[in-house]
Amino acid sequence: MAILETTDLKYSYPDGTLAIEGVSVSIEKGKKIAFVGPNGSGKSTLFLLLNGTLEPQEGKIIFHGKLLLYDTPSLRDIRKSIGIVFQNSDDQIFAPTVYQDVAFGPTNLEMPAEEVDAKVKETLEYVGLLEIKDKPPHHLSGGQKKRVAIAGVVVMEPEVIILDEPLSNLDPVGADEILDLLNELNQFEKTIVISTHDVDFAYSWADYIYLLVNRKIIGGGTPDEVFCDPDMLKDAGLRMPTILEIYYEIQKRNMASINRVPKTVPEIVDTLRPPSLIWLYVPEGVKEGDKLDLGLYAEQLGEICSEGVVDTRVLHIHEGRQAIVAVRRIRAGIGRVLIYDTNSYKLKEIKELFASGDFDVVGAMGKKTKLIVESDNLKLDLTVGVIDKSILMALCGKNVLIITGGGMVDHAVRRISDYCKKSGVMINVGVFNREQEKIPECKESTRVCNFDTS
Ligand SMILES: Nc1ncnc2c1ncn2[C@@H]1O[C@H](COP(=O)(O)OP(=O)(O)OP(=O)(O)O)[C@@H](O)[C@H]1O
Repeated sequence: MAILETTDLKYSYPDGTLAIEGVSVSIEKGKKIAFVGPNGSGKSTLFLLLNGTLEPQEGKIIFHGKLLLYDTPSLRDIRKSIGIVFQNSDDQIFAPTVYQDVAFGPTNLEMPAEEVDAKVKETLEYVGLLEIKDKPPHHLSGGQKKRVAIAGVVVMEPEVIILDEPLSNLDPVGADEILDLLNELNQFEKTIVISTHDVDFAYSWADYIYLLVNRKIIGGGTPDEVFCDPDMLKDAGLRMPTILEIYYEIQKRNMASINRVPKTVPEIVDTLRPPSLIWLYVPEGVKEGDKLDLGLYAEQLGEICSEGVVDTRVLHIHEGRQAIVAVRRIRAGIGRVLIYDTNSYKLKEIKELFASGDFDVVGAMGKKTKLIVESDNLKLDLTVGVIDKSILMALCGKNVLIITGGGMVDHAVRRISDYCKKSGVMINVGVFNREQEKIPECKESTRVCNFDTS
């Protein structure tokens, strides 16, 4: 269902610069939508049109099926429902303290003071800023400022959150934390719209992509549709996402074992076909047809990849005892993933899980969770790209504990279950202290999730 639609929007700035022309888009409820395009293509202008900050000279905006009128009540309504986070946080943050900045919107809505206080504190805790609520925003890092700006929008409980270049100028950890936050908000059914030049991010993150070039939408579709179309990419002046480029090179060399276009690192690893024939020098006495014990070599292979070498047969022995050996592999044991929900965090429980020795790797997602874990001096192995890395670890037989909270718990279960469904590999995933039947993904796919938390 489209929550917001535009038809043939045209907008020129007062100085006569034509910024948007003939733009028709449809924003579906609950989706993650990316507008990708070069500098100056009109993304920021379009975003300001989408929440009524700018009024188009031509075309119309339909919000919840109703034509947007530019009178005060309609504008108040659409700006409450569609929040914008600007590219430059300094354009958005102006109050003397973090708390006051986030409180600005709800206070303007004339909410009772206690309600404002409760909402602001809840939001600041959610984005991991409660401890610095009294700091002046201009003393904060770029990542913290971005979270203040996001908090100022989230506190208004909008249906759609638009973020102009949300990851620009952030370090990898800061970018990953913002990404976690966006995924979590989306898990809570918020529609998320972003702009970006980053094709790798758009490809792996979005449900739907619009290409905006020279003021116009030149194409749209799912990430596969858009990024697998070389003509569309050429017209947009964009490059192919790195994962796709690697995949096509693997495919050209006839090394791809499956014809499924990968989106993530675990998926691209799955496409690689391990060699089924190897050359080896074999000792005197070994004959064609013999089975070989690969000894240390087999152990090394078992250690570095998720497949275990189990069966070998000498096919042919050349002069100098160089042999062609057929290798048949089966997967080594696959690890499991347990997710601990910090919404019911108990240090004693976490310490027991750490002390149990059951987990080879521990990761945490979300700023709030990381702050809790850091303050309790717990050592983390994974803090960036936690879900994909956990999948890769599990494929190598390691047991992983992911500590996270709120919507990220279901998001992580969904991502791992999606991987399992696509790859056919079964990773046991469970949520600590939650019955298996109450994990939404597991109801659909009990084969994937039969984790025993006892
Ligand atoms: N306030 C303004 N007055 C006049 N022209 C403007 C104004 N803001 C933007 N423009 C022009 O409108 C066009 C579209 O700009 P816009 O900022 O919407 O593009 P963008 O895709 O968001 O760019 P970027 O990726 O660099 O942020 C550009 O030619 C820009 O110079």
